[in-house]
Amino acid sequence: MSSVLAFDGVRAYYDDALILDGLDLEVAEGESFALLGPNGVGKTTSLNTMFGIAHLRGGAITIGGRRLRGRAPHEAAALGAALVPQGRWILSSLTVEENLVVGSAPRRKGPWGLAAVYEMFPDLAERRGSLGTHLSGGQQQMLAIGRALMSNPTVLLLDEPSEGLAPVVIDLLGDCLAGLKAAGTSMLLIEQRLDLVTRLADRYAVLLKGETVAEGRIEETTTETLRELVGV
Ligand SMILES: Nc1ncnc2c1ncn2[C@@H]1O[C@H](COP(=O)(O)OP(=O)(O)OP(=O)(O)O)[C@@H](O)[C@H]1O
Repeated sequence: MSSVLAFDGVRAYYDDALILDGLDLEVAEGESFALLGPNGVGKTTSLNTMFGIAHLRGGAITIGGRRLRGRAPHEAAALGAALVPQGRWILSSLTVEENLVVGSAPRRKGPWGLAAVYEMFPDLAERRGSLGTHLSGGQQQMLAIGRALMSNPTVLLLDEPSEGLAPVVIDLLGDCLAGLKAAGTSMLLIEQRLDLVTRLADRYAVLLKGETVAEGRIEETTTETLRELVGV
């Protein structure tokens, strides 16, 4: 199966601070891949490097088989990566529907559009005219996911999607992401909730000080083993 996202010996910096020191990872088409690790090891930086926020100064990143130059934020989006960022970044002066339309900017063809997103998230359909910031935390997370899907991404990048959500809402989020996975969506998932990881991911890698120190298949591990590897 072809890879939708590959990091090959990636070295990335913020100014002079080296954060990723030879990171390798590969997400196959249709695969859900979890990037795990304690706070501050560089998980978000791997995404920031794709969008030019951290600086790629060694190795290579390819998205959908095409190499990223890593200088401009829109380049990764144009190649097919869609980000569901930590903290959700809902645009506060826009309605739900306007936030969704913003996500369609890369204009790739595919199954996702307003109708499909509203069918998947009926709460968003009901609130399409409300300001995005008037939604609950769970609804805002669904909006962030819906906005990313609007670009018909090759790979969906999810940064701590469960953060700040109540357990019952996390269960709903898990259902929604499991539905996307069943539909064949390729995902890179950064997530602290290891129960969600074991439910959703096919493979995992554990990051420590900017490089992977363990990796494997989720079906061959347990939540307890993952907890030990991540050290939480
Ligand atoms: N924009 C930035 N400018 C400079 N340094 C940063 C920036 N963002 C993160 N860092 C630093 O880079 C290192 C890696 O941070 P990163 O956010 O990638 O970690 P993480 O593994 O995602 O952890 P967390 O779960 O806390 O988000 C940390 O030392 C952090 O302080």
